[in-house]
Amino acid sequence: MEYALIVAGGKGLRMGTDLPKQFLPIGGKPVLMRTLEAFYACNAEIQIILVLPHSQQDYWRQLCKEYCFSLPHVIADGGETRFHSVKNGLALVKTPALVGVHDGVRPFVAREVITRCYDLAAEKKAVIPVIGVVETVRRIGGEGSVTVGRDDYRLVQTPQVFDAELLKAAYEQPYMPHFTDDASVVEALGASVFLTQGNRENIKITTPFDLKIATALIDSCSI
Ligand SMILES: Nc1ccn([C@@H]2O[C@H](COP(=O)(O)OP(=O)(O)OP(=O)(O)O)[C@@H](O)[C@H]2O)c(=O)n1
Ligand SMILES: C[C@](O)(CO)[C@H](O)COP(=O)(O)O
Repeated sequence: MEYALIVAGGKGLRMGTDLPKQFLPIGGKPVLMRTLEAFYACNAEIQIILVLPHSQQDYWRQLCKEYCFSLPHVIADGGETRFHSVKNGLALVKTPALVGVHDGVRPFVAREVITRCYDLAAEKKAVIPVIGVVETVRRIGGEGSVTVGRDDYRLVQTPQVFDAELLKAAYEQPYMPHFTDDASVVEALGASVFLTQGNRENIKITTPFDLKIATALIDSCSI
């Protein structure tokens, strides 16, 4: 059994729009619908769990009617942080299974990345997509700053795919502020995480600038 746990329980403060960013239309369709479609296109049997703030769930159902969006999915309540949102969604996961946790605001994840992450997770139990850093990186310290070797760093994307029992055990740990993704939660349990190549288009739509990039990506490719 494969699950996609799509988290869209955040506040979108950096986007700053009245309409939560996951509902903003790009190319005439809400971001979140594009994200769910990306997973369904890879596996029509996948079990999709969508995490949304309770206050936005009626609006989402209304949008689904408006756009005749009928991909099967169940809805869980968003939490105070991404960690708490993932934990709420995980409560609906039955084991044994693989669970891919994916940001609702990353609609441009490539099909081959999704497929590869799930395929590798069947063997490695914990797999995350990453991309290289293409600019020079500096570490800021008390006494100034210093260039660091960019080849030593990677930018982390989603979906982050795990053996469901491992992920559930990891999310039983108390919340820590450095849990900014699922890999950091699993690693805190002592497990290793396997890295695989992500795709550069797989941006997290976070700011108004990202929305411009997203619109350009829709216009320029067939994702
Ligand atoms: N309590 C939270 C916080 C975040 N997320 C989700 O985690 C993903 C990555 O978070 P980010 O893009 O940073 O979204 P927000 O937390 O909404 O943004 P901001 O920090 O600007 O408010 C998003 O799909 C977001 O909805 C979530 O499900 N529950
Ligand atoms: C999970 C994530 O998308 C990996 O890059 C990212 O850490 C989420 O960012 P946030 O701003 O902390 O929600």
